[in-house]
Parts: sequence; structure tokens; C-alpha cells
Amino acid sequence: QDFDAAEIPKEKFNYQSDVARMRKIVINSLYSHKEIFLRELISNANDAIEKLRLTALIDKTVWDGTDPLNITIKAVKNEDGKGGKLIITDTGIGMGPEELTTNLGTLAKSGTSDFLARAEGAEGAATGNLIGAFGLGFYSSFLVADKVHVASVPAKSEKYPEPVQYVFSSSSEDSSFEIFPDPRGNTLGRGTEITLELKDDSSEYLENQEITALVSKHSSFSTSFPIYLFTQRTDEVPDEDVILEETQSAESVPKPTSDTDDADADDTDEAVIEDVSEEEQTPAPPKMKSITVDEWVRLNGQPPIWTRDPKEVTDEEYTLFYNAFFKDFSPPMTWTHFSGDSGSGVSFKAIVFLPDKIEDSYWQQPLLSQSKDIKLMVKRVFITNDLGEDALPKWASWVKVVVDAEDLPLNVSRETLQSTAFLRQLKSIILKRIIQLFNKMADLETEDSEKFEKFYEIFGGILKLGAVEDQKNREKLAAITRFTTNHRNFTTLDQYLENRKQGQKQIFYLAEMGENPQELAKSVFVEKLHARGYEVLLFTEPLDEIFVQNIRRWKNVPFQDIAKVGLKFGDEDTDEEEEKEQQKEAAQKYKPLMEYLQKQGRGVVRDVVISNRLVTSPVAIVADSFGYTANVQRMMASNPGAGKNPMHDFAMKARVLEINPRSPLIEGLLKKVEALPTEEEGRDVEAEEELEEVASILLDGALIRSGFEVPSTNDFFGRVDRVLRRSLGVSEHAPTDDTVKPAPPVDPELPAFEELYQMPPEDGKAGVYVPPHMQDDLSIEMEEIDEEGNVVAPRDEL
Ligand SMILES: Nc1ncnc2c1ncn2[C@@H]1O[C@H](COP(=O)(O)OP(=O)(O)OP(=O)(O)O)[C@@H](O)[C@H]1O
Repeated sequence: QDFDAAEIPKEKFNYQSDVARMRKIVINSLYSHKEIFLRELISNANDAIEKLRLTALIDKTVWDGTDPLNITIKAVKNEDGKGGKLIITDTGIGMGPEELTTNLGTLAKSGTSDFLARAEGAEGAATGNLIGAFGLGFYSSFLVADKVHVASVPAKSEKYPEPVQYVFSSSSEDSSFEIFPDPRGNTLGRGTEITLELKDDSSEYLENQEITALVSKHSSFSTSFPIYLFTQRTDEVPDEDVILEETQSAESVPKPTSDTDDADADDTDEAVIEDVSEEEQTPAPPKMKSITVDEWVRLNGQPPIWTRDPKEVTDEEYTLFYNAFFKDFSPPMTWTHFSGDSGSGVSFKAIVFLPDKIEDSYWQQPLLSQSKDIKLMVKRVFITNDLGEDALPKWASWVKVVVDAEDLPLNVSRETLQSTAFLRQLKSIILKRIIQLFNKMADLETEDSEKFEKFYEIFGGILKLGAVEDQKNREKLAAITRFTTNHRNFTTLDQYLENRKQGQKQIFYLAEMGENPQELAKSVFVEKLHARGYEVLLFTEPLDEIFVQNIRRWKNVPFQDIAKVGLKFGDEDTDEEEEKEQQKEAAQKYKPLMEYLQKQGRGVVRDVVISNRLVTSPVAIVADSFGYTANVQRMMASNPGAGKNPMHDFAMKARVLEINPRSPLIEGLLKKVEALPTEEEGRDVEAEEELEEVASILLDGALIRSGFEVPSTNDFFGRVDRVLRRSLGVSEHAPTDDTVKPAPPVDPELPAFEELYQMPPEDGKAGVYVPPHMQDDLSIEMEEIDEEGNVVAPRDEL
């Protein structure tokens, strides 16, 4: 019986506008992925049965545990041989008329509009990957069907004591759908039946072979309930009418089903026929006739992948499973499949997958992330993917895991789970496995650097976050973390220590958020270390500084920020006597300059000292151990609350100016300071001002070189201008002619459009507005085309 057969009042509804947009996107942009409709419908069916089973744990009226839970698929070809219907049925929770309306007629998901906007835009092509993840599931039916009917009966419950079968009907063209009681009556008992009236170009989905292939590719791994396909087989059986006559005469009846028994006795069917005919010595073989045998064939008979022997599962199977099960349609980066014992007597099998990307949304708020892809099964039955807030530390919340516990009760709830030792043990087992996978990927560095680099690009930040967040696994995660140095890329902390020079008791690093390592390597702070052959870790990501501040030491060697005081090469004790003497002398020699600069630099630096870290640069500004480096200062600036800390001002100014005694510039400055006439000799105010200006530029330059900002950019350039004038011999005080033409008086009228843009004459012909400033640069050719797209008469109108 047809859905339209009876005269039943049908209620008509308009789709919510987002649904209309969604259907359009699905139909237009996913055409090349149209086979996904089956995966989506099966996945919905599976979810509906799962929901039934979970509800039945609390309320037995919903399902008493006896009637079978399954998904069936049936293709019905039209009698004229053209097109047909595909019917997908489940014995799940079902939907009442209101649910049909809201679930299928509206999109309740948050972020829908965002998604729609993205999908309609340039990224539309990529929607193939988003479709399942976002739950456009049901609408994918319109990829292959002109018309879709969803008949459904909700499970018996308080809300539906006498459930009635209703139908949701919609065609792919309509902006509305209809809801009405099923004219066929209650044919389902419970569950949902989706009838797709296939489009002419989708009739391949009527072929059982095609359906079987699709199910095995996309759905066999992700469904926990049996999927049956309706098949019809033609069998040759003895014609019963003839047999009946023979029985009456010979009293020997070959049973219609005896084929198999006979086949057991011998290997081939042919032999059977011979045997039978010889033994019974009947004058003629029994008359045969063809009959059609209806059969439901199980499509997903394979046991779930995690229960299989890892040696027998191919990489492709793991990938297909991952895609379908976690609705992430890029292949996983790597995985580990293992079985174990939790230690509290729960044995389990699990697969832990590393995805091949971490969503941007994760990095926006990593500390708020919560794992949602640890799917816990008990004896192959899905229990939950919500293991609670602290299921895993935040650094690992992106991981995708399926775990199947043998020895937990089937009706275990999340609450009872929380109090079991199993969950705690599971957590540490998963973390251990993730770290194992990280190590496996990190080992690829030498064999397959491309793979390794991709891994590091995605998980580098995770390793640092983990080392900061997770004290227990800190060491293991920090050991895998890599850094760029002035010597090489991807250095581990252990490798750094191997390259340590004799006496070196610090791990040198320099941090500048957002800089690139090559630039950072040219910093004043690195120059001497580099020139002497020491290795310096170059930190350019915000997490780096937080990372060292948390781990503080590696194998007992402390980290030293080389932009701070306290830098020691470690070989100072072995310096020659002569060198020490030289340093003493330099301190003596530069005393007047240091005193002078100290006076000039008040408010910017706390002290001035002779540097041991500079080679060619004349000066640098170094932070005290408790002061802010330029990097920390910048991080503070982006944190609005930081200025309120009473230590803030103090930490800002806790820095020292270091001068390079071997720089000619510094020597020259010393001479100038020494040459200044004293009070007694009669002060030279002009020379004093000149020198102050130079000192001030030197200080500002030192700030900039060291990554800090100058207190006032305008003042700084005013001074530079004056020094430039002096060096060019131009008068310092000669004013620039600063007269300018004032603007005309206020104009109370708004300009007319025609004044700004020349309008084409209003002669009814097509025209183009070209703004005056573009008229010289633009020429437009127009051609008229006929309906077939052929050019009628080329013209050059403008
Ligand atoms: N076979 C079904 N049985 C019962 N309810 C269903 C069935 N198919 C769909 N639904 C209901 O309709 C809703 C919308 O389905 P749709 O496929 O559009 O998205 P979804 O299933 O929520 O998302 P996703 O496909 O990502 O799981 C479902 O959430 C479910 O409540």
C-alpha cells in the first residue's frame, strides 16, 4: 500500500530556514559524495537502537529484552524496470509525530549558522568531511532520493502508552514536509522505516552488490547491531505437484530442503543428482522447478575490529573503522591496538588513535577542552563516551579511543563508573599509550623526516602543554619535545645536554614570542654564545617560556634565560690571569662612562656594568633574575590585569645596561665624557646637551636591540633627527617652513551621486558605472550572446 493511497488528512509544515539552507548545501555541494547517504542513515538507525537499549536499562516497558534489535535494508525495483525504492528499517527508539517534526524539520544544533555560512562559502568543497561530524545525516537522503518517507513508531512509554505509526514525507524540491498517520497502519511495531524513492541517476543503489560494498566500506565497523539485506535467490527444487503423484506410487519423498543434506554426503551437486538417480533407479529424474527464496543476509557479520587479532587487521580496515566510528574522515596519524587488564580485574581491549589534526577550537581554549571520544563499550555494547570532566588531562582530551571491557556489568552507568578503580586505571593506561605513540612518531625523525615533521607540527604544542599541565608525565613529554637552536632544528633536551661544553652548568635559552628562530639567533644576547660555539635554545612560541618556567631544570641542569643576569659560560675560572687583569682594567677605565650612563639611564635601567656577553654590539639591556625580559613584558602587555600587581613597575625596571668595552663606539663615548669640562673649568652646556642626546639614543637603541620598546618613539626620533642634522652640518634650530593651506569652509550639502560617478544616459540599455578615477585604466568589452551562448555581434562600446 502506498503512502498516498488513503484519504488521510496530512498536516503540512514549512522547514525551518536553516534546514532549507542545509538541504541545499547537501544537495549541491555533496553530489560527488552522494554514497554517504547510506552510511548516515545506518548510523542514525544504529543510534536509535542504542538509545532504545540504554533507555530500557531504566524502563523495561520500552523494550523487554526479547525482540531482536537490528537494521534491515531492502531494495525494491519498480516493475517497469526503471528506478525503485530503498527501504531502511530499524527496531530502535522510534519517533512520535512531534519528534518527526522537530527532529527532521529543524536543526537544533548550536553553531549551525556558522557552519552553514562556511559551507556556503569557499570551503564548501570540504564539506564532505564535515557532514557526518555535524549531523546533516538525515538530509543526505535527498542526494539520492526525489522523495523520502519516514514512517516511525515510538517505543511504548509513559509519553506514548498507545504508540501510533506516523509518516514524515518530503520531496527534495519542496520547502515543506507533511506529517500524517500511516495509511498502512502500525506495520512496524516499534522503530523507524525510511523509504527513499530513488532519483533516476541513483538507481545503482538498488543493486544488492552495491549496497553490500557500501555497508562493508562505511558501516560494518561502526554499527553494533546486525544489518540484514533482503535478497532473493532462485533455487531449483523438485516440482511438488509431480512429487505428490510419485509419492503416491513410489512412497519415497525427496524433501525440498534435502539438497544440503545430500551435498554433505558428497562434494558436488552434480554428483548428488547422479547418486540419487542411480540409487533410486527411477526411470526419469524428478521434475524440477525454479522457486524464489527470500532471505535476509547479514552484512556486518565480522566481529568488531577491536576484538580481532591486531595481526589480522589491515591498515585500511583501521582507517575505515576510524572514519566511521569517530566521524573523522581524514585518516588517523597512527594508532595502537592492545588488550590488557586494568589491574582491578577488568580485562579489556582497546584501540588508541592519534588524529591527524587538532581542531583550532581546541587551541583557543585548551584548558576548557573535554574529551568526548573515549567510547566505552562493555562486551561489545556501547555504554558511554562521557567519562566525566576529568576523564583525561586537558593535553590529551583530543585523543580517540575505543575500549571494550569484558568484566563490567552491562547496566553500569557513568555515575557508578566514576567510583570504580577501572576508570582511573583506564586513564593512566590511555596516557601511557599516547606517550608510546608519540615516541614511535618521534623515532621517525631519522627514517621518515616528512612524517616526523608533520607529527611535530601537530603535536609539538601538545607535548609542551602536557609537560606544563601533567606533573606525572612531565618528564616523558618534555623528553620528546624539540627545539630550534642556533645550531640545529628539532633538538631534544637530552641532545642539548650532550652538546654541552666543559664547565657549562646552564641550559641557555632566549625567548621572543612570534619571532622566527633565524632572526632570534641574530640577537645581541646570542652573539657571544654563538661566536664561542655554545648552543642556545630559541623559543618563539608563547608556550615555550611557560614550559621552562614549569620544568625549571632538565637532568638537574637549570635553564638560563640569556636575556637575564646570571649568565655563566662555566669556564670563567680557567680564564688566564692576563684576561682577568684586563677585565679589572676595563672596569677601572670605563668607570667615568658607567657613572655617566647610570645617571642618564635612571628610570630605564638600575645599573650599568661591563659586559661579558657582547662581541660586536656596543650595548645590551639585560633583565635581573626577578625582572621582566622583553618577552615576558610583551606577554604581560597582552594581559590587562598584569599592571595591577604592585611588583609590576619594579619588575619592569629591574634591568641592567651592559656595555661592550671593546666597541669603538663605547671608547669614543668614554673620551667625550672625559673631555667634558668640569664645574671648575667652566661648564660647556652645549657639549653637555649634545652628549646627553647621544647617550639617550644609545640607551633607546639598547632597548630596541634587546627586544624592548622605547618609552617614547616620538622623542627617540626627535633626537635622532637632531643628531643627523649635526652630522650633516645643518643648523640644529633652523625651523622647517610649516605653513599649510587650510581646508575650505564647512560644506552643509551631501554630494550628489552623479557628481561622483558619471551616470550612463537612461536609455534603457545595459550600462556600467565607472568611477572617474578608474576611467582611464579600464576598458570594457561587451558582446551579445544568443541562447546557445554563441556571440551574435561583438561590440566595443566603451
Ligand atoms: N532512524 C531513526 N530513529 C530515531 N530517530 C532518528 C532516526 N534518524 C534520525 N533520528 C532523529 O533525528 C535527528 C536528526 O538526525 P540527523 O541525522 O539529521 O542528525 P543527527 O543524527 O542528530 O546527527 P549525526 O548524523 O551527526 O549523528 C536525530 O538526532 C534523531 O533524534
